[in-house]
Amino acid sequence: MQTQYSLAPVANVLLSELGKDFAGFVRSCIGEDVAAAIATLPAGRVILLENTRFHAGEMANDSRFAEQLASPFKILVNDAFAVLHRRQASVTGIAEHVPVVLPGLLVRKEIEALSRILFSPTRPLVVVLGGAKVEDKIDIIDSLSCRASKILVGGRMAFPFLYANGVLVGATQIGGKLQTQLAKDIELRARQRGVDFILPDDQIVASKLQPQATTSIVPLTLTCCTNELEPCIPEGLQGGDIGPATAKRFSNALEGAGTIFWNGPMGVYELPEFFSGTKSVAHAMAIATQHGSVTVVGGGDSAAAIRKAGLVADNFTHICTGGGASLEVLQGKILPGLQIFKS
Ligand SMILES: Nc1ncnc2c1ncn2[C@@H]1O[C@H](COP(=O)(O)OP(=O)(O)O)[C@@H](O)[C@H]1O
Ligand SMILES: O=C(OP(=O)(O)O)[C@H](O)COP(=O)(O)O
Repeated sequence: MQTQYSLAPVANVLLSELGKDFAGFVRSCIGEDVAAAIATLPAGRVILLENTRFHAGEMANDSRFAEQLASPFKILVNDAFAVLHRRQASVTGIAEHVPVVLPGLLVRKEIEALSRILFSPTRPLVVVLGGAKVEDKIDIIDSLSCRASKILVGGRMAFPFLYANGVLVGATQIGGKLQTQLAKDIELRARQRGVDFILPDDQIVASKLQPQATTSIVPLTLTCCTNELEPCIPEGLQGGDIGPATAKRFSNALEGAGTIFWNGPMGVYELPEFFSGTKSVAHAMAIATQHGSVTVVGGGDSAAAIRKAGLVADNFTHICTGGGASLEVLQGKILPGLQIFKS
C-alpha cells in the first residue's frame, strides 16, 4: 500500500507554522513552475512542492525523474525519515544528481532514539505490532524475535498468524497461502527462541469496516466453535479491532517492560467503532512510561492514533514518524536513504 495524496492541505499547516516565511505551494514537483517559483523566491523563505508520488518515476526510482527533481538544487537535506527504507527517486535517486546531501535534524533524532533500542535496550523488550502493511512488515517480526521477550500482534497483521493456527476468520483478508506459511514459520521460530508470542483472543467484527457499522465481539480461540470447521468470525464478517479481552491481555503484557516498541494500530482506529483496542494499548503504554519503561511508538498512523486517544509526546519516550523505516532500523539494516549522504 503506497500513500499518494496531494500535499495542498499541508500548505495551510506550513502557513500557520511559518507565517510570512512560507512563500506558497507549487502544484508540481518538477518543471517550469518549480523553476519559476525558485527563481523568484526571496532568501530565507520556503516553498512546498507537490507529492512526488504522482509521478510513476518516483516509486520506480527512475533516474530521468530523479534528475528532473534534482535539477534546481545544489544542496539536499533529507529529513523524510519515514521513507528512508524506500529506494525511490526522491530518496536515493536524487542524491546522484545533487553535489551535497545531508541528513536533517529529524533523521538524526530518530536514528539516535532507535539506536538505543537496537544496541542497548532496557530489558525486557516488548514489541507490539499491528497495522495493515502486512506484506511489508511480516518478515520483520522474525528478526525482532531475536531481541524481544514478548511480541504482541494485533491489527490486520494478526490474521495470517491466526489463520495459520487454524482460526477461520470469515471475510477478513489474510493475504495468500504464502503469507500464512510465513506466519506459521515466524511464530514457530519466535517460540523456539523463547519469545512470549501473543495473538488476539477476541475481535470486534462487522460486515464492512465502515462508519456506523453494526459490530459484535467474537472469541478467536480454537475452542470458540462447536464444529472445528465452523469459523470463529462468521462468514461475511471481518475483524476490525482487537476485542476487550485482548485489549486487557495486551495492556497487562506491557506492565513491567523495560522497553516497549509499538508500530501499527490494533484496528481501524480511524473509525470510533474500531478504535477501542488501539486506545487501550496507547493508554497502557503511557502508564508504562510513567512507571519508568522506555516507550517508543513508530509510524504515521500509530502517531495519529495516539493523538486521537488524547495522548501527547510527553506520554512516551519517543514518537517516531516512520513505522516501516523504524522497523528496518530495529532489524539492524542500514536504510538505503541513510547511504546517500555526501558533503
Ligand atoms: N483489522 C484491520 N483491518 C483493516 N485495517 C486495519 C486493521 N487494523 C489496522 N488497520 C489499518 O492499519 C492502518 C495503519 O497501518 P500502518 O500503515 O502499518 O501503520 P503505521 O502508519 O503506524 O506504520 C490504518 O489505516 C488502520 O485502519
Ligand atoms: O506512512 C509511512 O510509513 P509507515 O506506514 O510505515 O509509518 C510513510 O509515509 C511511508 O509510506 P509508504 O509505506 O507508502 O512508503
